[in-house]
Amino acid sequence: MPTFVIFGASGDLTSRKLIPALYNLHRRGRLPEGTRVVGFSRTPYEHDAWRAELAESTQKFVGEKFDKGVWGEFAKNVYYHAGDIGQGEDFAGLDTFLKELEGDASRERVYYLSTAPRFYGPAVEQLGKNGMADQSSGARRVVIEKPFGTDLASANKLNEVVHQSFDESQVYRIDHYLGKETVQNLMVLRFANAIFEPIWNRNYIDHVQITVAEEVEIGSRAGYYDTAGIVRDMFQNHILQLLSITAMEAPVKYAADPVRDEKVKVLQAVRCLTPDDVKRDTVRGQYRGYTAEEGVEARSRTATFAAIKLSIDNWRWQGVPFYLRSGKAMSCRSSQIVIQFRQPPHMLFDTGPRSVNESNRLVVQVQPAEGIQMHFQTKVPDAGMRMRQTDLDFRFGREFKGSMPEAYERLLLDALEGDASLFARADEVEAAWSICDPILAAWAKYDRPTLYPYDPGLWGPEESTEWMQGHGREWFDTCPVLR
Ligand SMILES: NC(=O)C1=CN([C@@H]2O[C@H](COP(=O)(O)OP(=O)(O)OC[C@H]3O[C@@H](n4cnc5c(N)ncnc54)[C@H](OP(=O)(O)O)[C@@H]3O)[C@@H](O)[C@H]2O)C=CC1
Ligand SMILES: O=C1O[C@H](COP(=O)(O)O)[C@@H](O)[C@H](O)[C@H]1O
Repeated sequence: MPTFVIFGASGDLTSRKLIPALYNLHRRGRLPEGTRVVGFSRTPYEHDAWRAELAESTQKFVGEKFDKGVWGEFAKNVYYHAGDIGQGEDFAGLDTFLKELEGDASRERVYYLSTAPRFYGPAVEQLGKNGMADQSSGARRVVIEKPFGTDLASANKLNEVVHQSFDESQVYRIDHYLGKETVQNLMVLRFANAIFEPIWNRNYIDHVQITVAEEVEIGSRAGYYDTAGIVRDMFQNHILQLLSITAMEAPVKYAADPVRDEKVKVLQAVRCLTPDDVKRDTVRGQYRGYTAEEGVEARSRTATFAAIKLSIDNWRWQGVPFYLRSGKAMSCRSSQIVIQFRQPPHMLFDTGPRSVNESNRLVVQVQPAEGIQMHFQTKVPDAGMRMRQTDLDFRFGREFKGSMPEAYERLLLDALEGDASLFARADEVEAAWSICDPILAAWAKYDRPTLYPYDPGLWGPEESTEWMQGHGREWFDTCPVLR
């Protein structure tokens, strides 16, 4: 019977993602029997008051999956303990409360840090000081939310603080993209099929595009976003995770360390950009209207869009550019990985103006139209040897309509079960910062390349399209059709 302790219990993430995920796991019979959930933050709730507030928010966020009876069963194991992370004695009080709850039963605990990042260090320190990381009476794991540091130096320092209280095997740095079914499926696609691996390299692939486009603007998160910007918010974590899974070698087995070893090797092989590379190989954008958002500096130079070309210096990927881009306020919500294959060495057929001559493309649709498409040439019937582009289209939604689990469901369950395969390791996070730091430093120091404005509802600034054309390539700008 594990206990799931949430620091930051009264916050947005808890009500919007964590509790709905735990409720859904319980509803689907996946939550370990008798799992207790304990909330910790300063707001002085009684247990029932917190349960009532969570019932309302969970109903809102899970919609028709909310069942009063099932909720009632789940809520019986939900508790609240008020306290302040800044007060050491509040941890001792929490520990006493947890021990009373646990009694003689198993004392496995997962501590989930869903607080502002400045509290990650103090919270792990206090857990250590109060003996709450000690595993003699059951496993102790700590899940740490993003952002993990704001640059390499701060991530390094935070890792040191964490390791003073917890062994690395107890630490789960969450990146919710790894909980997405399609991201995990990318590993299955690559390593459970024999047909892709032989062509997954520089001999057959021209380039790779990874796009994470969001239609939404920054909403109410200006305070955080204006200091973070797109590289810290999306590239350092989610996009580099997508890159490393796309580019990694096959791990010796599917287990936390072999998988993470291979991902780290890819990140370490990414060529660091010099200031000149940054000017040439990155595009920065800011959507029009950003500086008028409440809480944003009127003269803010924060990028809300970036396109970045990276190279991976290893045998598999030498000479294959990886074009990465992400932005707020773009045309549509679309996260996809495009593997663009080379042209056949010699074309036999009609390549005239009425014939479409595109090279093969494998598109992994991460969201929202989760699936995979293979684009290839076929003949236009009764038109000589004219060609057209067609596709094989696999959609998860056709078979699993409405039953695809939320990313947090998978990740919370893995943390409860002690499987860290889908969590970032210390060296992985640091390797990702080593890639981002030179870009951020060059942008800040030289204010180059230009921060281009773009209208909301486009694919970022038009300079991004021109930049890609300058590289002899085109972005695959397609909004997914949901069907
Ligand atoms: N919200 C989201 O969608 C996402 C959030 N994250 C990350 O998750 C974390 C939490 O985000 P979010 O829920 O949005 O943040 P909120 O600001 O909504 O919540 C912060 C929580 O921390 C508690 N808190 C603040 N100070 C203390 C203290 N001294 N002692 C104990 N508790 C304290 C607050 O409660 P009280 O005031 O009652 O103490 C509140 O419960 C952040 O690190 C964020 O980067 C990551 C991805 C997405
Ligand atoms: O971590 C974050 O991710 C979201 C995008 O997540 P998604 O699952 O909706 O694709 C992003 O909006 C947010 O800015 C960022 O902090």
